[in-house]
Amino acid sequence: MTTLEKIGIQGVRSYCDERTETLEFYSPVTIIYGKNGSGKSTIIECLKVSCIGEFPTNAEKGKSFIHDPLVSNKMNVKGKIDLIKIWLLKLKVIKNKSKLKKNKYN
Ligand SMILES: Nc1ncnc2c1ncn2[C@@H]1O[C@H](COP(=O)(O)OP(=O)(O)OP(=O)(O)O)[C@@H](O)[C@H]1O
Repeated sequence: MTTLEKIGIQGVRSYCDERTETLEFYSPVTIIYGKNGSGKSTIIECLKVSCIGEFPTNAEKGKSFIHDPLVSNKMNVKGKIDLIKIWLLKLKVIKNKSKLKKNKYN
């Protein structure tokens, strides 16, 4: 059995590429709340990308999933998702790292 420890998100949708936002998960549940558009669904989508490598259906194979360079007035934006899972039975720490990249013109 694995449990989710924490996730770091940078350069994905409304999460800018200049710092990593880290979210810790708690037992038995973690409640994610916030205003509309604050990025709740993005956290869930990042978990999906990190765990099964699947982007949201409307994300053009990940292109529109990356923080829009026009929003930050940049040429390129790099995104990353770092997920730390703990495999309880074998006491093993699994780190999933997903790197994403987008430039202003694609
Ligand atoms: N590629 C992108 N670059 C920058 N910002 C983006 C990008 N794609 C979406 N956004 C912004 O991300 C926000 C949507 O994030 P998300 O859907 O995770 O929010 P939410 O908290 O789940 O909202 P709701 O409660 O309305 O479902 C919106 O503010 C949207 O403008």
